[in-house]
Amino acid sequence: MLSFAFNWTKLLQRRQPNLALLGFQNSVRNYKVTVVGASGGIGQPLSLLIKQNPLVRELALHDLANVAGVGADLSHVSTKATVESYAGDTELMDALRNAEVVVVSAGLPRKPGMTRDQLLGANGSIAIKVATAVSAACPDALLAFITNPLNSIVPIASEVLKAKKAFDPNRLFGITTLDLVRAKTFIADFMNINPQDVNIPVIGGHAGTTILPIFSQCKPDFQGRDEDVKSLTHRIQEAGTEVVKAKAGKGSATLSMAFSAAYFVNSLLRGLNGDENIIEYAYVASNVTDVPFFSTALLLGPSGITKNLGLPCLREDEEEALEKMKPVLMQSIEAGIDFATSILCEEMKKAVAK
Ligand SMILES: NC(=O)c1ccc[n+]([C@@H]2O[C@H](COP(=O)([O-])OP(=O)(O)OC[C@H]3O[C@@H](n4cnc5c(N)ncnc54)[C@H](O)[C@@H]3O)[C@@H](O)[C@H]2O)c1
Ligand SMILES: O=C(O)C[C@H](O)C(=O)O
Repeated sequence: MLSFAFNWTKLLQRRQPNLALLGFQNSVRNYKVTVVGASGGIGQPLSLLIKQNPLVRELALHDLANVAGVGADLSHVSTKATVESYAGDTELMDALRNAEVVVVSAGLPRKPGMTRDQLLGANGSIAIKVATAVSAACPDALLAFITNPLNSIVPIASEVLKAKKAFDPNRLFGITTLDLVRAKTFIADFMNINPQDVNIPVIGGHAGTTILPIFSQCKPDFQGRDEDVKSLTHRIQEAGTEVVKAKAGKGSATLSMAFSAAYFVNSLLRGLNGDENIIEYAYVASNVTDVPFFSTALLLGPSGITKNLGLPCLREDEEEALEKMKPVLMQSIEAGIDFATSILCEEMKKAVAK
């Protein structure tokens, strides 16, 4: 779980027990991955990282514009994945057809002073478009969103997939890996150790206080005072805003997000490939708490989520933080569901009127 050194050679050399049973001894399967939003700030470095993944057979890049150039550039990288570019709404279905994993970074980023929730109007429509196309072109794909406001976008996509009779809660994800990456980095910095040696659960959602790092379960044990836990928790919760401010109107986190999403996509692919003990945190449909979407540790496998591993043990202050965050998270979930319902109703009215 979350050891962030990509060791592709080791991955390739690894014996694949499940595949061996199928007669594919010492080989790995190869997958098609589609990146929607591929020419954006996250999309480009993410596509470069995915292009280097030996589990990828085909990398489909989709964006509204400027994607042919990104595709031509990336296609010269000497790794086995082939690259295809698709531009505009009319080519979205082609980009998605036969994809096993779809990762979506399409959408506006925040500007200084904005909350993620303020992106709902613009980015909610994109989530509806992509989820609709996925339901028709590749309903069995694992669909992973990066687009904000993540706390609302995943509920929106789930409403669309339900309406299209293509919802499988084990195949829909909101990528929260960046929160874990940041937690590891900031804690390692504080304790003067290697970030790769830090493991800490980060649960909930992906905005402000809904991002809840569980210091009581930090490994190695967190060495600091209560004030340090408070200030590091605040920094992890507000790290996105730290980057938005530093970029001063030129977008939000892109490189650390690409790193995090590439890591998450690799874990999805390893799960599909039959690798064992693949555990990642992600924001998914959940009955772990009374909030219907929540991020906890997930065991990944050949059909997406094999098992939700539930809440970690919580200290009293962490229990309190969880209770406080639930209504905040619930508000964003309801906003997403309302948004999706109103658009879906409009669509149905139009279809009836035709
Ligand atoms: N989950 C997280 O932890 C996390 C972290 C960072 C950023 N984000 C979010 O990721 C999103 C993208 O950020 P970015 O910095 O890459 O933004 P960006 O503006 O640089 O790129 C977005 C890309 O999406 C494309 N796009 C817009 N509508 C599209 C559509 N209908 N179909 C296909 N492509 C479309 C744009 O053309 C652009 O290339 C934002 O919503 C941001 O808030 C999430
Ligand atoms: O903060 C943002 O708007 C982008 C992203 O959600 C982040 O956490 O960096």
